[in-house]
Amino acid sequence: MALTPVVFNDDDEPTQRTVPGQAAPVDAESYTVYRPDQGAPVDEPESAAASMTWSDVTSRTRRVPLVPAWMLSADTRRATVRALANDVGYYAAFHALRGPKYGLKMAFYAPRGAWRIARRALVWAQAEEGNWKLRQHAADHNDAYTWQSLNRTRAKESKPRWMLLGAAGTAACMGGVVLELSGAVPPIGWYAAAAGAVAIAAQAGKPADRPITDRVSNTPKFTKLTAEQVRAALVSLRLAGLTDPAQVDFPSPIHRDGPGWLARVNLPLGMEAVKAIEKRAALSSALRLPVDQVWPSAGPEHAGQLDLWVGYQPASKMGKPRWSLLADNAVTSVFTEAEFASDERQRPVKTTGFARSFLVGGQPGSGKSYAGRSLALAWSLDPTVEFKIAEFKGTGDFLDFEPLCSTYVVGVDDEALRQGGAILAWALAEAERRGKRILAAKKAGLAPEGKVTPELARKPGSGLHPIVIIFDEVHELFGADKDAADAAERLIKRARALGIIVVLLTQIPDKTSLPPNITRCVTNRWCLSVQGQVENDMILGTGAYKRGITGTVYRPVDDSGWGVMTGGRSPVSILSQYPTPQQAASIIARAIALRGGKQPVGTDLPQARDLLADLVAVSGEHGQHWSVAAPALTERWPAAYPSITAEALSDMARALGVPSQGVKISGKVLKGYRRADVAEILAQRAHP
Ligand SMILES: Nc1ncnc2c1ncn2[C@@H]1O[C@H](COP(=O)(O)OP(=O)(O)OP(=O)(O)O)[C@@H](O)[C@H]1O
Repeated sequence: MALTPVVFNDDDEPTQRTVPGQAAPVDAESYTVYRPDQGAPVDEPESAAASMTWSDVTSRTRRVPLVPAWMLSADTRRATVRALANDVGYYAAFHALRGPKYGLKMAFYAPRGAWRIARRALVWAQAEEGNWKLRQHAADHNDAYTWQSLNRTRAKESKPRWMLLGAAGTAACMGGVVLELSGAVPPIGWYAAAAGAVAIAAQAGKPADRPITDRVSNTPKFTKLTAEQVRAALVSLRLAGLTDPAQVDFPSPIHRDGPGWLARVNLPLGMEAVKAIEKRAALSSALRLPVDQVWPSAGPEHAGQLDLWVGYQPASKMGKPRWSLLADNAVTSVFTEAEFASDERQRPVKTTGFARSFLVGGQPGSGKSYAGRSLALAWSLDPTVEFKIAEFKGTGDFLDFEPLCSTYVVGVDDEALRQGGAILAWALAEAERRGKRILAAKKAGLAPEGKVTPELARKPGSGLHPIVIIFDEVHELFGADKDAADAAERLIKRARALGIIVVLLTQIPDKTSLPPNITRCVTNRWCLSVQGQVENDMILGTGAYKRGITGTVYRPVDDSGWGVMTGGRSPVSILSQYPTPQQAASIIARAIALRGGKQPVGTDLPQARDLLADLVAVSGEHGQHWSVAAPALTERWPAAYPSITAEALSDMARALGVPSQGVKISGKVLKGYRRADVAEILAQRAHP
């Protein structure tokens, strides 16, 4: 146990006696006691390393990939080559324009350079360099013997050099004559050789501080991200606790990653990466680079790890990678990954649709509708997909999808909102129907996991083809129809295995317009530009901001279409695909062609019904059992409640506040609802 010396004087009460042989007290009144250090050691003993297993040693998790990741994808290869070609083209054009000026300068410097080269060759052939000074020294000291010996050495060295020079000169002359006589070199070749010789001579003849070519840029050009730059930039953010560049640690070397550099940084202990991510503009200032060239994001290992990716060029100048789905023969399937976006390194970002649901949120103008469109366009090339789209902005952002939709609703009026509610009711009923179909398919051995399979989805008449339901500006629906949010939540939970893909787009993430339960059950959350932590976490989930997963880094207009998406292998910064109107039209034309030119015909949407009123309608005097009410509802309104089960009905009613309890009817006590409870909720709703 470690002991810490504590010096006491007479007023203090010593707690431990002096340890013999330790340092003496500082004066007569004082004496030393030794107090054990607080707490037990918490660091692993050094020997812990010895307990490493062979699998730890051979673990591949920390291995650097054999081939750099950017070389593996055609898109990142193309982006890198494009960035290099762009630079080369610029340099070539810059110098070509100044060609005449360079010609004059070279003509001026070349004679002097030719003379310098010839003189240097002669001095070399005479082997005088170094030797002359030593001979002079010997002469100054009357040392004839040394002088002669040095001269002999020089002469010996000089002879083969003269021979070499002579041979090279003769070979060059003779070679030139032979080439000229044989006509092997066209005139342009001689001009090129002469220009090359003049350039070499001019280079040798120019003053050391006068370059022949002009400087391409006066500002320091960004060519490489260095540790010093990163350290200085992070320290300049003035984050509490980060004052010394040495506190910034690099777990792996800074390296090229796609068309840019990646610096992975461990911030000081206890500091969260989000603090630096939030200060993207300050980082851009510190690095003296445009904001859209600097991409901080959370590192993969812990909350204090920062990935700082800096592009060779700003994203706005990099151009966009070509969308693979623009190819004339592109076809997708919701069961396999389809490209719908790209990341800052220009790598394609893909997702499957099956068993997924999507929530896209962001402030007005952040690019939500286009984000939704990029997903919809990707799945439109799966000919089995049926769309149901309701957009409550009322401006027809999805109008071109109408030919692919069995239901297309646009507007913010009561009728449009009613139809939105009806889509949800229909989808819930469809989920019930699909549940039964899958059960039957499972019994027949066609759905081993109790899920829709690609084969079942394709099978005509299976009733299990994928359905994509998109609600744009869904907060309008949730705000107007209190039951819609509950219905959407149930649908998202239920739809996963049933081939129904729900996509919600919203600009107002708060408790009423985006109930947290919905956020929780959505698989893929895509947060575009948002104003603050609250909105961010409403979309991405509590704690996302703190972990550095945040849409607050994106600027409202400049970064339209940029956002961060969770739900894949790891959170990624992505830019939605943004095809031109012609490209979008061509994808949709192909999608229509893939469907044989036919618009999907969906089941007519049922009138949106009021479940509470319907429960009263099928209730007895005091209430009803769920097991009786469910078939009664199906019988009276088959389109609205197709084969609803007692459990599903009880779930739906409880979501509306109707308690499920033992109800005695005709002497039998079974789970059901009391009529009085339903009436009370209806009365409260009428007079809130
Ligand atoms: N991926 C993208 N690349 C480039 N620009 C984009 C991209 N996505 C959207 N934009 C730009 O952002 C603008 C707004 O996009 P969009 O209409 O999708 O935003 P929104 O968030 O739905 O807006 P609102 O809330 O007002 O409906 C578009 O007109 C377009 O100019």
